[in-house]
This record gives sequence, C-alpha cells and structure tokens, in this order.
Amino acid sequence: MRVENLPELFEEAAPILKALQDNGFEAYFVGGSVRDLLINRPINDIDIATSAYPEEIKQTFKKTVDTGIEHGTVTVIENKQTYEVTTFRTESDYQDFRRPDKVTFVKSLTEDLKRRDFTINALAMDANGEIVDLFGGLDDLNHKVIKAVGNPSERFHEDALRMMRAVRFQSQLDFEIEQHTKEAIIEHHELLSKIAVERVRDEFLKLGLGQGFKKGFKSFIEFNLLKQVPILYDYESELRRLLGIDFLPANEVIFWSMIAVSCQLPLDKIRPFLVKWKNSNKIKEEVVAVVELFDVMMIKEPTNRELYQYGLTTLLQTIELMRMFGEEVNATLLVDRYNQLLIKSRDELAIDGKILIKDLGFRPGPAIGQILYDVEEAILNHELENNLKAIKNYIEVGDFHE
Ligand SMILES: Nc1ccn([C@@H]2O[C@H](COP(=O)(O)OP(=O)(O)OP(=O)(O)O)[C@@H](O)[C@H]2O)c(=O)n1
Ligand SMILES: [Mg+2]
Repeated sequence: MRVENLPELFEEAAPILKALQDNGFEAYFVGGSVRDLLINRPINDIDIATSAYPEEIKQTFKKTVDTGIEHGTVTVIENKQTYEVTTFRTESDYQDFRRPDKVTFVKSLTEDLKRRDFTINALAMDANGEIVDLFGGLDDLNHKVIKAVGNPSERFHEDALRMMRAVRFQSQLDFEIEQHTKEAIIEHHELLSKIAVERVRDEFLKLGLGQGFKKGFKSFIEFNLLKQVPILYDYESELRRLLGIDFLPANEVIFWSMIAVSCQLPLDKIRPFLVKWKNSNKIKEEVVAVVELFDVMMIKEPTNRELYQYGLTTLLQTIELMRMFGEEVNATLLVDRYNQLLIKSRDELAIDGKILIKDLGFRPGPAIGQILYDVEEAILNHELENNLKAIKNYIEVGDFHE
C-alpha cells in the first residue's frame, strides 16, 4: 500500500530518509506517526528508524544532539525541525520488566519491528509513502484492534508499561483489545507494579483524556491494572461509577479532580494522593483549588470573595466537574458575577499598605492587613468603588484608626 500526497510534516522529513539512503543505509518512518497518518489523527512526533549506527547518523547530518545515544537515538535538526533517528534495534537483556538499559542493534527493519508493542505501532513507511506491514497492522487499524506483535506475554515481559499503553490506546483511539492480548494483560497485570510511577501516570492521563475514556477505563479496571497503581487500588467500586458519566474530562486538572471527587478523598488526602502519583506542584495546587470550590458549590452559591479567590479558570473547571457529576449549574450567571467583580486580584486594589501608612498615618502592623481585607471585601460586594478617593473616605468614615 502506498500513501499518495504525504502531509507536509512527512514531506519535510523525507530528505532525512533520503540523506541516509544516499549514504547506503535503510531508513523509514516508524511508530505512532505512521499509525496516526493512516487514521487521520493529528501527528505528534516523527520517528525515524535506520540501519545506520548512531555515529553514522551523526556523520550524515550537520546538526545533531545525542539524546539517547546508548539506546541508539540521535536527534537530527533540519530546518528548525527535530527528528528522533534511531538505529534498528532489539531489546535483549530485560531486567525487572522495565525497558532495558542495553539494546542490541540489528541490521534489519524486520528485527526492529518485531520488538515493538502492537501491530498498529509496528508499521513503517518509506520516503515515497510505501507502507511496510509485516504483522497485519493495516488490517488491525482498519478493524480498530489493538493486538500485540507476536507473543503478547513476551511483549509485556519486555516492558510491562505496554499493558497500560494497551488501555490508553483503547481510550485514545476508541479501539478494542484483541483477545490474546487481553488475556495476557490479565495474566501479567502484576508486572505493572515494577514500572516507575511517572511512566504509569503519563499513560493513565492519556487514557483519562481519550475519546474512548469509558472503554479504556473499564479495561483498566477489569484487567486488574487498577490493582497495581498507587492509592486507587482501594477504590474500585467508587471508580466504577465513572463508567456512567457522560462527560469527558477536558484537561489534566479536571481529570485528577474527577478521580479525587469520585473516590471522595477528603481535602487533606488530595495532596498526598497527587504526590504519590508524582504530579507537579502546579497540578497539585490547581486540583486542590478545584476540589475545594467544588465542595463549596455543592452546598451553596459561592460568595463574591470565593469567586475572586479561586479565579475564573478554577471556576470554569469546577463548573465542568459539577456537570460531570450531574449537578445543574448556571454557568452564565456565575461567570457574569465573576466578570462584574470590580477587582480580580489584590494588585488591582487602588490602595495598598504603603499609602495607608504614608498618607493616612497608620502604623505598620497586622491592622494594615485587616484594613486592606475589609476594603477589598467592600469592593467585592459592590459597596465601594475601587478608587483612592472613595477608599480614603470609606476608611475615614469607617473609623478604622485605633
Ligand atoms: N513501551 C513501548 C514504547 C514504544 N514502543 C514503540 O515505539 C514507538 C514510539 O513510541 P511512543 O512515542 O512512546 O508511542 P507512540 O506509539 O508514538 O504514541 P504517541 O502518539 O503517544 O507518541 C511506538 O509506536 C512503538 O512502536 C514500544 O514498542 N514499546
Ligand atoms: Mg510517539
């Protein structure tokens, strides 16, 4: 099969393949980009596999970076684009079911494709768009099937993360997992515990944001992968409720908030939960804010101060989360209320501590903070305009002096 009219991304990369070929090497596009091209999905990164050794790749191109030279990967920079170019390889010595430290370079594309995870990821394409399909990947793409290359048990022993990859592709692509592949995951699910949490998290998140979330998540639970992940292994019945939800989480923060809320984790357990999953501080704080506001809004309308304190992004994410859990929320009204706030942050306040001390004769100390808070509160509740004259007057009349 040949792909006519390659998209620009591939056209731009074709000279890389040609340069390697001109030096007597084989070179192909491989992996996710070929798969995604064939099913019209947006293409992430273009990976290239070649018979050239890393040193030979480096000699072929002017600008290269040794990204993972011990694994045979050299990054080639051409026309400001970067391409990962990897020597045909097979992974031989497996320790602890993680990807090996050592790889063995091989001279044929076939050997390289044989060690890849799924048939849909084991397709290659040459510079003219000709597809190399040695394991039935095209058929599986057409039938929307995720199937291990060769013996599934072997593939999962080589890298146990592949079991997570199976369910994340199921979610992202809305595909089904082939029977033997599925049975091998169920049989070997315990191997997942050997894999670094960060790697599991990346796959879990991709699963969480996929179009076929419910399908992938159901497999994640039913193939017992859930049993191997931090904290959540205890919450199977709670998490199963997510299978009945009709909204897809739109981003990382909503995804983790959705998980935390469905497990009914108390607020003080959310940070430790996110830390266990090695999330960044940024994600941690954003998720905690969403869940806090969610708890508020489940009981009552948020106050103006709450809208101000949490801000628009958190508000919108919380509204989305509430809708996921079947709560009716008047988003327009809440957003209008937010937009009508006279100030959106402390910096916008027309007065500050310095003015209070210099112009109004207050003494430095905790009273300053209290005055600013009260002024802010009056402005947030539309009882006071945010201009210096009005605020000074408010303070004079209000008898704030000790
Ligand atoms: N554990 C893994 C990881 C990757 N691969 C192979 O390496 C390719 C590139 O890996 P990666 O970029 O991680 O995955 P993609 O399939 O490209 O998916 P994505 O679109 O998410 O990048 C895969 O297609 C697959 O052929 C593999 O066999 N086993
Ligand atoms: Mg990729």
